[in-house]
Amino acid sequence: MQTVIFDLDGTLVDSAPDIRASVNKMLAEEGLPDLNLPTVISFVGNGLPTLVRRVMAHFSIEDSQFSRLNARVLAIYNASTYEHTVMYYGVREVLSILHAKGVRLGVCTNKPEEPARHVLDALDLTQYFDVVVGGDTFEKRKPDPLPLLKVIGETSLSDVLYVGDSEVDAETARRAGVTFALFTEGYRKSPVEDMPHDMRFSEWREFLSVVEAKKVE
Ligand SMILES: O=C(O)COP(=O)(O)O
Ligand SMILES: [Mg+2]
Repeated sequence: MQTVIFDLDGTLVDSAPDIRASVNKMLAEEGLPDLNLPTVISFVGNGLPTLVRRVMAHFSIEDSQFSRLNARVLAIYNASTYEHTVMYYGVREVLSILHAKGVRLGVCTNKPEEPARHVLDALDLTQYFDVVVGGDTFEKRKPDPLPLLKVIGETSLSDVLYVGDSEVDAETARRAGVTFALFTEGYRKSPVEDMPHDMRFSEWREFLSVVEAKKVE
């Protein structure tokens, strides 16, 4: 593989606790009760605007409030210190090995680009990536293949691997025509068998051998 592109939330980082904290801060300002972690996780995957719409539907909040509440959650999240966001065990080792081998690394997430960069900075991961694309970088977001194809650029599709945790990622890879590795311990909602994938792994320390085994098959 010449290029490996990673999803962010639920793949490289367990970011849901801080997403939840930002949503709950907005809800408190609106006089509404907290959401628990599994509920917030079930709303993650299609980008922040969709998450806010799902929160609004949960509380039957009128559509007219969308712009205000979306801006508020983004502002709270951007200002947060991401103290509850952690890398999955083994991620840094994989990134540093691939980086040292000269593999081109990228991030293609539906998280807005600004907080995506903040999170990578906060965890000292920015150094590994040549390119970072968020849900608001282009006019379309995953599962549209456009952002992934933009990250891939001139590289031949057969030399690219996309790594993600969700139904959205699996569909994006399929529509882009790119090999897909599924991290099974992120924020997926469906059984693994229902999610198209070329390879899968449940621990980052297995990742390189899973990719290697698939190559020789
Ligand atoms: O922000 C989201 O909804 C999901 O982000 P992800 O694409 O990095 O999983
Ligand atoms: Mg994800």
